[in-house]
Amino acid sequence: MNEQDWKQEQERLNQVTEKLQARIEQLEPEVAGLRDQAGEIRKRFWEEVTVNTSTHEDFEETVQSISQQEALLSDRERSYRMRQQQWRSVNRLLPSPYFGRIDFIEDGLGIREQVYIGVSSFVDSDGMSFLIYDWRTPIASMYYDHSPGAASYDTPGGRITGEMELKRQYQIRGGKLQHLFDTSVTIGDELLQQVLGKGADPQMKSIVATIQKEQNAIIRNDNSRMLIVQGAAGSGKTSAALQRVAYLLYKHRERLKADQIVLFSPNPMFNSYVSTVLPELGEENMQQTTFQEYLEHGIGKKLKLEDPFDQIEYVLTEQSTKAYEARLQAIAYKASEAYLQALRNYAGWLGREGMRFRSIRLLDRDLITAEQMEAQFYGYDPSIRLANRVTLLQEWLLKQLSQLEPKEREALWVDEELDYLDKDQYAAAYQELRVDRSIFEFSQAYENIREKMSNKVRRDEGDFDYAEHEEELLRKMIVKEHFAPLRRSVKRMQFIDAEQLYTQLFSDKDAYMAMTGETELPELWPLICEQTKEKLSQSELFYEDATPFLYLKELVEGNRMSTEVRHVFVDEGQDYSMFQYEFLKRLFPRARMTVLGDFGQAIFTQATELHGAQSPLIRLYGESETNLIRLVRSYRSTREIVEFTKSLLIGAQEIVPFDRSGEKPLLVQVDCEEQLAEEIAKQLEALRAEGCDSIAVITKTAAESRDVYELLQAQSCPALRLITKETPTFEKGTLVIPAYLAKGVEFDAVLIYDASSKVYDRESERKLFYTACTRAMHRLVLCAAGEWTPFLQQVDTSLYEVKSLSQ
Ligand SMILES: Nc1ncnc2c1ncn2[C@@H]1O[C@H](COP(=O)(O)OP(=O)(O)OP(=O)(O)O)[C@@H](O)[C@H]1O
Repeated sequence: MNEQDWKQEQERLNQVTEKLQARIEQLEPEVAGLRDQAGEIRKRFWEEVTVNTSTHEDFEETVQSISQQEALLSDRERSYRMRQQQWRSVNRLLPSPYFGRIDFIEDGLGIREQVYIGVSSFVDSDGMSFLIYDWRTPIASMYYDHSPGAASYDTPGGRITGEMELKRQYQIRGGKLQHLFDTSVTIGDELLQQVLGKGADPQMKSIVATIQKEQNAIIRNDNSRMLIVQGAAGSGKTSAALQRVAYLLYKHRERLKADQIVLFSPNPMFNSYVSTVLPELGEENMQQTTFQEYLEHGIGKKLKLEDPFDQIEYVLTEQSTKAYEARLQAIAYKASEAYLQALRNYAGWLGREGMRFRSIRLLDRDLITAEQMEAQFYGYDPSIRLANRVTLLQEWLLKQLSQLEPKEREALWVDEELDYLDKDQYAAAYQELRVDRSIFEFSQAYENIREKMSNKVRRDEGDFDYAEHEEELLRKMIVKEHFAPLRRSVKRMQFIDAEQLYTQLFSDKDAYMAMTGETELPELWPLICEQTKEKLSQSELFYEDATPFLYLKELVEGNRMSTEVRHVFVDEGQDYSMFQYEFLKRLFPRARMTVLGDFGQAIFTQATELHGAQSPLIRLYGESETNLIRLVRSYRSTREIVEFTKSLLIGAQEIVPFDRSGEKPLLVQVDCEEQLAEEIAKQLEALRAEGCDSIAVITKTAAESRDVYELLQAQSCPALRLITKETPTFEKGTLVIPAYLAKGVEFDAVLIYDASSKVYDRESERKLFYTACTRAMHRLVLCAAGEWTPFLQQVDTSLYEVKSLSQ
């Protein structure tokens, strides 16, 4: 890069900055003016409108004047919002207007166009020349996809080809040019080096300036119904997903709104971690939720749901007994497509027999019995779909209630209630009666006029004595009060005994096979039945039962669908079962799905493999509608850490570290627990002294986290924070956190609390151990009291340093 280039770039930057400033100065009064105008119109809305309803013409005029005023107000508000958006976008550009440039000569045109790329577009005052192109414009895609030489990009009108003569990167801070790089192949390793070398942030950053080609393919993929991304730990899956949301919102801005996109994240803390990326790019956040939240919403408060964290805590901490084996088998079976099919068949069986209803009861007495409902239900034409028959039954029940209600008014219990109405209740009753009375009096007056006008005498006496009917009205009110919750519960389908319908499945093996057509069952089925029923009897559901329970409920009661949603993103996609995917597909019938995950981090028992011919996920929408992208380059950790962590996994040779070097992972071995806490405290101090601001002490389980937190506090470790599944936000500092909650996030340094064979001994825990180690960006320290876990014993000794304090 010569001095001349630098000077020219500096001059251009100055010019653009001036123009941005000028635009801000121009927009500021416009924004303020429009805001004031809209405010004024709103305030004086009724003053400007002439309201007169005396004649038909007056009435029409009034309506017209209101709608004119409304149109004026919404026009001002729209202009205000547009100007404000422009103002925000120019302000966002000001400190760093662009980060890249390509010079492109389109075939046949012979003109060299300089394309500067930033977080949004900026057009010169002539309204024609783009001083900055939004990174999401078609032409900007060349910046990510090509190196200098022949290049092309796709537009709605077809492919444009040409020659890219230059590709340049900028670092501009506070309006000052700090670095310039001309790049040839990938997007500036130098810039990426700098970005990745920095400390961890409590919130994720956008990566627009350094998006890599393979990530760009994910971001701009626009033709698959299902996009599956299998990517190594730290390969930028979450980052790419968020940039993809921004891209979709830009590309389809006329018809796609942020709330039509849903992201399922692994835990609430992760939600807060990623929540700043889109606003940083000038876009609104999509809807963010966890699958658990969704289940709780669907199942309601009557049943207490176990969450995936309690489930994994059980799997990791319990001893290997028969009951434990049964639970593991249950988790696997209840996550399978076979179980899904079994439930479908069960719904078919319920169409013929076995439905479970709850009687509708009033004051300890059956008003409509379950048997009556059953008779009514199975009396419907069996060719009508199950859920539709349930709707018919619901209508029938509401009708029955309407017929029963007047009959109840004369019942003995109403007399009793009348006697026992206290003062407040009377007051409330009279209040209501007064309203009734005024309605009554109004209708009385109306009837009188009608009578006079039509010259017809009313059929009734017209001399309704209100006082005489007071008691009757009170009775009516009392009964109505008791019937209202019954109606509500019918509308909410509570006459279906969903718990019993689910429990019934677990009575015995032969019955289950008969009801579901299932032929193969887990070996420990009787124990599985016992465990499931036991839990249900306490009004609780295991996590593995929650989705199937909701699925069955919907098969019977009818689907709840979200037809508004157009895109569903599932992060940490390996942690969802095929059962859950089928469920999501039904729930969002009009949405495209993007699933991002890493089978190497599949720590839950119900995990789904995402890639390869084995992946059942490809079947969800079919091969022709599915696209699979693999990311093998890992950006988060230093080369030394990636080389080490990838050797912990079996068959992970393909993972390629980004070339950023640091210290090798350090293995520290001590003799006993007491020494361990002491050593960790020392290591923490050393890491802080090195400048690591965010450090995680990662344990295997939540129970271990609690113990470690106390032990380290006893060592007087300063500013420690214990992270539990309830922790809502992610902050810098030193955290003690169980591995499964550290999923998706990253730290400057990671300390594995006890990497001994006492703690990590089951082969099934390998991926959990790997996940924990891959959270480290710059430093990884593993400590153990006693013998190392077998996962470490297989690692090549050249990949780490050792410090042994063991005798
Ligand atoms: N193109 C890029 N430019 C700059 N930084 C990047 C890029 N891609 C990824 N990173 C950084 O690498 C780190 C890991 O990214 P991210 O969390 O998106 O990966 P992931 O694949 O979701 O990881 P995991 O599966 O381990 O949770 C983040 O700090 C992210 O900013």
